[in-house]
Amino acid sequence: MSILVSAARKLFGSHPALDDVSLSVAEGEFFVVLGPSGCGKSTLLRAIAGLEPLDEGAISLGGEQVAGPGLHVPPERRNVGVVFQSYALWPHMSVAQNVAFPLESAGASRSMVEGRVATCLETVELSAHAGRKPADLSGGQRQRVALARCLAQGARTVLMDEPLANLDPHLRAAMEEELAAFHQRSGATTLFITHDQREAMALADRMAVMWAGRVLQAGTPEELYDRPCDERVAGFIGRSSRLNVTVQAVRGPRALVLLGKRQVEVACGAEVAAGPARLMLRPEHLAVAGEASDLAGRVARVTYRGGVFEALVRVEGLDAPLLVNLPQRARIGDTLALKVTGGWLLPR
Ligand SMILES: Nc1ncnc2c1ncn2[C@@H]1O[C@H](COP(=O)(O)OP(=O)(O)OP(=O)(O)O)[C@@H](O)[C@H]1O
Repeated sequence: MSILVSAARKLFGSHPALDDVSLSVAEGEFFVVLGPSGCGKSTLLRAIAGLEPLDEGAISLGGEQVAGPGLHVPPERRNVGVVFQSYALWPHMSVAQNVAFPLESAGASRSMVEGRVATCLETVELSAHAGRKPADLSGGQRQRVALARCLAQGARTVLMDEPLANLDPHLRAAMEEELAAFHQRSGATTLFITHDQREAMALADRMAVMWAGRVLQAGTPEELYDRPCDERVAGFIGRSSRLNVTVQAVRGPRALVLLGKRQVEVACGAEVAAGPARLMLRPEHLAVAGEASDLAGRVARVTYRGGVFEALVRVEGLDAPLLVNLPQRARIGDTLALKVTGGWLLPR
């Protein structure tokens, strides 16, 4: 089911956990909400699930309004499955009983429950562990039980609140693959919450960055990475330097800017005008120049990032160091001549 959140507001005391949040998730989409701790991600998910009434605004699921002025459809009538970070499994029940529980509570027949549980455990490849207790499973397997339970409910919308946060990095990567496969098989609209930008980029069809109860920007991972709407989004997604520049001329989607002493051409949005501005340069926007360059600086730090060495280069006259990818390790203090091959002028 599609999800539509319109101008949602939720106050805890005087603190707005949701401050005019609007977003729309298309049927079948994998949508990730990314943001720092405390920005309101869980509150948004709980409001969609029906666990948190809104103060203002509205929510529709599959075109049907479930929250709005004077309206609060309870969670059990929203046909939404929720997977929490803790997985919320019953410790005294077996894997199969955990998966069966919501179906049994809804009054399904025994044969229907058995068939459904078997199919769902097969989907998450846990049939062999149906009789085990959650305590006897790995973190990843517990996660899969929680997914199977969601699937068994027949939820066409699945909400996931940092479900991979407790896993070690290796298992996390494996579970990302599983989640993507689960999403493809089930076709369920998925809203996934995380504070990990790498995870968000890996999983999302589309994503939103939240900050202090607001959505700063929503779009595909490429849109947010290539054309962040402001410095907070640029700083939160991927690696970049942000620098003071002066815009000299704007020609359609490109601008000529003065970076230190050098004039460079970079990409920009429609609202950019001549004058002072902030430029985002990602490591891939810079290269080592073959000849002398008036953009030269000293290497202050080198970090190996698997396949490339990322150097932090301080250039005189620039207000922040530049991040550059190098094929070989450089030495601290080396002088590097650089050229700019791309960049994005941050909208004001
Ligand atoms: N029941 C509550 N009572 C009072 N304040 C709350 C309550 N739930 C959340 N908050 C506050 O609302 C804000 C948003 O909380 P929320 O849990 O939605 O953030 P989050 O982005 O999910 O954070 P995290 O990533 O740390 O889980 C925080 O400042 C939090 O302290």
